[in-house]
Amino acid sequence: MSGAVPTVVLASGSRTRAEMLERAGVRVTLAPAAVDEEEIKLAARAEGAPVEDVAEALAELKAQRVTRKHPGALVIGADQMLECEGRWFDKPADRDAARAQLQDLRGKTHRLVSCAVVSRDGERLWHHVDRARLTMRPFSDAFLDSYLNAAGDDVLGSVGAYHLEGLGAQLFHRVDGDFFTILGLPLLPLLGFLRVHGVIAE
Ligand SMILES: Nc1nc2c(ncn2[C@H]2C[C@H](O)[C@@H](COP(=O)(O)OP(=O)(O)OP(=O)(O)O)O2)c(=O)[nH]1
Repeated sequence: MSGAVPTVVLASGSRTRAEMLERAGVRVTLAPAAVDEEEIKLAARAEGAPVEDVAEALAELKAQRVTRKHPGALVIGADQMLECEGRWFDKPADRDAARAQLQDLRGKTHRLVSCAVVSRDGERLWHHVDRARLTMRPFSDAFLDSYLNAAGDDVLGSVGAYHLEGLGAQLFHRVDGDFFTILGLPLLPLLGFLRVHGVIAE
């Protein structure tokens, strides 16, 4: 293997994902992929596809879309889906949508499915899907409004309208699964792949 460390590109607009990788010691070039997720989700929904397949398809599409512009680089695409009792939830458009979404999720268990795909020069080299189960407390509307006031618009960029590592922790009764998967990336398996490819030390 040549001595040069491969360039790693993150095909994501997610600050959470960029920070996760940077804090874990992986230097990445940011190159968000312009993908119309809505159209793909609607088609997959119509076909009755499981959320795991949708997350994988979207992560792969983002990685493939960006590899063309970054020859030779390891390009990471990622996606996260939230499913609760058969319903799929997306990042809320605004505070009112976040409020309604959290009212739908409270007192129930939802699943987060996070997928990462790595492509190079248009070829998919690796992928990993991981799941987590999160049970929310049946909190009151008064609590919910105080949470939204304190959490602010930051949580609108998150599929569940919460940051588990922040005030979002107060929403939960129980969480089962990998912390990083919940934040949006199966980071530990991804670091294993990056070690094999000489990006970080074995
Ligand atoms: N900080 C934080 N972020 C979270 C948490 N749960 C989910 N997220 C974020 C990670 C992702 O940015 C977002 C998941 O939505 P997507 O997979 O559609 O990614 P996003 O649209 O942000 O970026 P991308 O599609 O990759 O360009 O939610 C959490 O507990 N904490």
